[in-house]
Amino acid sequence: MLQPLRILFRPKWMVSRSSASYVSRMRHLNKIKEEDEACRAALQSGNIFLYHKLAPLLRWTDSGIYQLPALQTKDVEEILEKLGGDKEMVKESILINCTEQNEAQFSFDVGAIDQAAVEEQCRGTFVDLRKAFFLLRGSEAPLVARGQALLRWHQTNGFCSSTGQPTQRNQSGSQRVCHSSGITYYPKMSPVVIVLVSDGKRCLLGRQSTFPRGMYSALAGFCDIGETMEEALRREIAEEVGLEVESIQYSGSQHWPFPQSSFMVACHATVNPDKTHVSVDKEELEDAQWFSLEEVQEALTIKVPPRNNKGEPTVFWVPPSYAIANRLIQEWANQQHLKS
Ligand SMILES: NC(=O)C1=CN([C@@H]2O[C@H](COP(=O)(O)OP(=O)(O)OC[C@H]3O[C@@H](n4cnc5c(N)ncnc54)[C@H](O)[C@@H]3O)[C@@H](O)[C@H]2O)C=CC1
Ligand SMILES: [Mg+2]
Repeated sequence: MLQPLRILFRPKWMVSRSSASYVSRMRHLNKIKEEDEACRAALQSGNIFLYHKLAPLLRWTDSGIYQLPALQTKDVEEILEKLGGDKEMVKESILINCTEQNEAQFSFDVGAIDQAAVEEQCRGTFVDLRKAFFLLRGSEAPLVARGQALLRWHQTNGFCSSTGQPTQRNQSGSQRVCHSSGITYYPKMSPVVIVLVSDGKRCLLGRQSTFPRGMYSALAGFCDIGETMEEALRREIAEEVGLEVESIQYSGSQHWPFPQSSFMVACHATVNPDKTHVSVDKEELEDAQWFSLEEVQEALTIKVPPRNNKGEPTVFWVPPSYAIANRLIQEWANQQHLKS
């Protein structure tokens, strides 16, 4: 039988923010998301994060870390004019969030404007998102991913899939409408379950042939339409490794921008310790193996795996801390530690 879901941890945001300021911020954000006039006003005093062909602009700071530079709207207008663009383009910025001080945050792709010239003007570098996600700290990594996900969605949803007519966005970019069919389109995410299976002593990790050498992760799969999360999880484990899950515990969730927006729901699951024979579906996975606590603890200490002369990692390692798979593995190791 499946166990009822149980929250295993209290995320920081649940305890650290005062509810009054959080409520007012969320209401402010919702207003500028829904009301075009309010959003235009917010853009005038807001912060803009720049992208070039969906690669975010990062800046190396004096304190020796990469940062996501927040530009003022008038600065972006100036840069656009200076580099031969139209300053009105800034109105295409997309709302992504707002700061603790209620300043709206937007993402904007400079498009055809020369990359090197923008980099020089902004004293930064456009970096591929996979790299940027790794280089940024704290809340900047999910923020930059969200900004890119929204820009990508707008770039690929310019036409109605029913009529073929152009769709029009609202000012914040929270939706697009086809005025011919009346269909409203909203940014889309694909729900994915990611699960760390345990037999009580070991945990099961797998790898796809596209993963970097030596890296094993928790098993994951897209939910099918009409499935519950629990059904998707049980099906994926049965399909990919031929095991039947006995219990499930919810752990947390994450927006994952690669290759496109997925909504990752992370869980722990157990199997009967007498039924642990793994039969890998080679279409889906290159390999899946049971790992001991000692092996997992060792892998968790590896920040950058050692590499051979072809640049390939030479040891067993697990996804980095920004991936929710890492948190599942860390949580499992902590629990095993408490048991022993
Ligand atoms: N954040 C994290 O820690 C981790 C994230 N992931 C992510 O989880 C996702 C799913 O994992 P997989 O094992 O690849 O899934 P999967 O086991 O469902 O296999 C992928 C296949 O599912 C099909 N599919 C069904 N719906 C799809 C959709 N909406 N989008 C794309 N393909 C769809 C496609 O045929 C695709 O080849 C991947 O995008 C991966 O990047 C995976 C491991 C760790
Ligand atoms: Mg999978």
